[in-house]
Amino acid sequence: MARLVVVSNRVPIPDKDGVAPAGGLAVALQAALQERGGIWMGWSGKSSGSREPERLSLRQQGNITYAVTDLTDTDVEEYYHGFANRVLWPVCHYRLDLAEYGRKEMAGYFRVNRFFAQRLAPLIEPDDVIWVHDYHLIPLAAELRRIGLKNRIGFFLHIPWPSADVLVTMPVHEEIMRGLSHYDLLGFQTDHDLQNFAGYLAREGIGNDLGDGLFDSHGRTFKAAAYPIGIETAAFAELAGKASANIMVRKARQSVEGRDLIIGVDRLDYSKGITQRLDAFERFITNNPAYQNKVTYLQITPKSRSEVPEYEQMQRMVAEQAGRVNGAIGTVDWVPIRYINRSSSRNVLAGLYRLATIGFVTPLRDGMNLVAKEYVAAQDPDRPGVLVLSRFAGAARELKGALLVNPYDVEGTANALAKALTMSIEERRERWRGMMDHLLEHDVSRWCNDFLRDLIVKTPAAN
Ligand SMILES: O=P(O)(O)OC[C@H]1O[C@H](O[C@H]2O[C@H](CO)[C@@H](O)[C@H](O)[C@H]2O)[C@H](O)[C@@H](O)[C@@H]1O
Ligand SMILES: O=c1ccn([C@@H]2O[C@H](COP(=O)(O)OP(=O)(O)O)[C@@H](O)[C@H]2O)c(=O)[nH]1
Repeated sequence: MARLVVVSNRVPIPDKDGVAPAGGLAVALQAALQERGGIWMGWSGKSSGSREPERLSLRQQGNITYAVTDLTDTDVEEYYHGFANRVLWPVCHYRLDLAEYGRKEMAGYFRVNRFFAQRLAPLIEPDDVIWVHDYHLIPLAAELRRIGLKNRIGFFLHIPWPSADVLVTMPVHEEIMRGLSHYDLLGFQTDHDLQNFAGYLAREGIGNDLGDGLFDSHGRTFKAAAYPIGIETAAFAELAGKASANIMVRKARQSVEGRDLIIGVDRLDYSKGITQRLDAFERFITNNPAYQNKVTYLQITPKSRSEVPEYEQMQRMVAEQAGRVNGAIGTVDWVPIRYINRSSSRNVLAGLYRLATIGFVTPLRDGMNLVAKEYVAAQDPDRPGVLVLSRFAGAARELKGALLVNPYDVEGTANALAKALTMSIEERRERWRGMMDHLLEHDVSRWCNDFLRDLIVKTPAAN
């Protein structure tokens, strides 16, 4: 069995006791790495100041070698805060108004990818299979090929891939697309992302759809397909079943005092539609005053990428809006919105999801949105809650039992909350059962196995 090499911007390194961070993606990839033996390489998340780090820092854990590198201050600024999170992220999430194109940042992004390739290449053996993750590392395969590597290299994009009209606004779109053609397998979250990718090749006349998932572009033939990422469904359901004993979850249950709980869980990110969601909740109460003091909306929103100016501004905007809505619709004995800026553990989240009558997941654009899937997996089969889900989350392509909403339509989203709260228990069970069966079948292990199967098996037309 070929050895596996995973490369991602962040690496879930085990702590000094060997305990790895929890989370579906980390667990699934670690399982695949343990089975085959391999390397997980990426950024340490730390800066080395002005000096370029000389070597990778290695840590062995069973069959897995974790290999991480620090980056200089300039590299972090230009590659991570700059091009990855101020160009690729907003463009792929259709926020052209927020994209900041700087030549320096673009050069920094390509430079760091070259640096990653130079550090990784000496560790690679001829039969290794390499799996690169996400938008931070699109040019990595091209850089590895430049060094002479002939290995199978796959790429999975965790975020949306935009339509050609949007992508061509990015000054280096040709370079980015050329970078993608150096992989043997491209994985997208949904069929829509795949269609957008194929649409760009056709529109710009730089590639062909050869059928059977094969494409050619820039003189290379590769496969591209949708592999919707899943969660550890069965394990998460079990965790939620036990989480009611957790002290935080017990306190939360006591404090909602029999009201219906609506829960939102998102990194503080403009793609998540949090301000529109607060508006929709306010509109729901204004339109349905009978629900005053009958519902509590809990919004858990850990800070994210705070060094990026747009994220810093978001922090202020969301906090102000939560305060404003509470002021507008709250009463002396009822605080409608509980807004929390800290991260919660998976255990506590699982218990809170199960406690909530509504999972309120309304991103303006999202690659997948694992919170939507976790909310479904956490429900009590006898009394499941209702998922109110944005049609613009990748998860909406699969979770057909959700109440799908357009998050830009405040009135429509408010109406969905009313519908969810009055839905019969029979309909709730039926909608939930369909979604849960799908999630059990399409869990994160299946996602991982499907991608690796297609990456390892050479297609007849492959290079
Ligand atoms: O590493 P950060 O900059 O702190 O950001 C956290 C992660 O956010 C993004 O998540 C995406 O992947 C999820 C799993 O496939 C998907 O459900 C979600 O829709 C995406 O937004 C990002 O893509 C990751 O690389 C970041 O680590
Ligand atoms: O306080 C928190 C908030 C979120 N999460 C987890 O972070 C992930 C968020 O993934 P999602 O795909 O929804 O969005 P992303 O943040 O990756 O864009 C989910 O597994 C959540 O359970 C967490 O562990 N604690």
